Amino acid sequence: MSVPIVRTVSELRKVVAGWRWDGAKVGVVPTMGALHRGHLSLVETALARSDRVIVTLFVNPKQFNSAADLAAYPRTENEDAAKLAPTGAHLLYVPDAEEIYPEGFATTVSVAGVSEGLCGAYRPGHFDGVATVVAKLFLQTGADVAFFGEKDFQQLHVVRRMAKDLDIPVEIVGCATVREADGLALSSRNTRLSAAERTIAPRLAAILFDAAGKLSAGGAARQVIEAAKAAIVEAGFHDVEYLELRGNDDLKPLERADKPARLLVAAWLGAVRLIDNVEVVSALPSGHLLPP
Ligand SMILES: Nc1ncnc2c1ncn2[C@@H]1O[C@H](COP(=O)(O)OP(=O)(O)OP(=O)(O)O)[C@@H](O)[C@H]1O
Ligand SMILES: CC(C)(CO)[C@@H](O)C(=O)[O-]
Ligand code: BAL
Repeated sequence: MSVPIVRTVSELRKVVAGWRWDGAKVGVVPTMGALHRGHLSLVETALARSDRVIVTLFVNPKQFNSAADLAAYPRTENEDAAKLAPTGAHLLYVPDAEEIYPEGFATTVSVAGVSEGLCGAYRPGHFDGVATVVAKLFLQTGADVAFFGEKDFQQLHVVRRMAKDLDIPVEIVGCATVREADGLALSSRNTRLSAAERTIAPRLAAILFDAAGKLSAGGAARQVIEAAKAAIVEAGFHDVEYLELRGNDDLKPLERADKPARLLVAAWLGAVRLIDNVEVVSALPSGHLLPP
């Protein structure tokens, strides 16, 4: 069975009002389309945790800080609808740009703190664009619960902060990163890798997991990270934008994994920017002091 598609807020609200009348818990999975198993895993989790699931598909121009990246972003609505059909998702919301940003639109939602550094430092305006569109999608769908991938870990934090600060009554659920068998995190942008680059790409995850292991064993961030950055360049990536150890719950910089931590990376392979992150489970008791 195909998934019904709506394209306007008024159609969307009518459907959701009917569901609410029946007392349904409504989940939303925001996406930019070009769906892969990562997205489908969010839909599966959403179906398990809500009664009705809306998938949104909108390639949000405001979060692209490069015109070339926006132009190259895959647009595959028919294939996406076909992939969603067997999942049991209840509605696909595909607004056009006018529906989200009508003439005269002048509001930006900007989240300080967690938006700064990491991807925020290299994609100016990106998280303003994400926070603005996600706030709109929450308000348009009126969802009770929303599902985001940990692959975009900083985005997950930005969205959590935004919903809390704006008193939007939506629960934010983070979902584990889905990977290829060789470890590469699934991403729509992987389709832009050449065959040769695709063989190099999984090295990023391998080096990241190796460094996380060393950090969880008590290694100092600076040394472990410098060695891992060199290994990433050695593997064939040409620009490591960041490789940083941050608090898992607050994204604040850490010198050691002496509390729940995340190791996050962004690096370029040819013309493709890949990001990844991994939880660092510390073997150290909190506050444990190691020799420098
Ligand atoms: N490999 C993955 N595992 C789990 N969730 C994912 C994965 N890839 C993307 N997601 C999540 O799917 C949602 C929509 O992401 P998006 O449409 O940007 O896809 P994407 O593959 O991340 O594309 P790109 O990184 O090229 O923009 C986000 O919450 C994102 O974190
Ligand atoms: C959350 C999102 C759909 C907002 O455009 C996008 O940033 C994405 O796909 O991760
Ligand atoms: N997956 C996050 C959306 C973006 O890269 O623009």
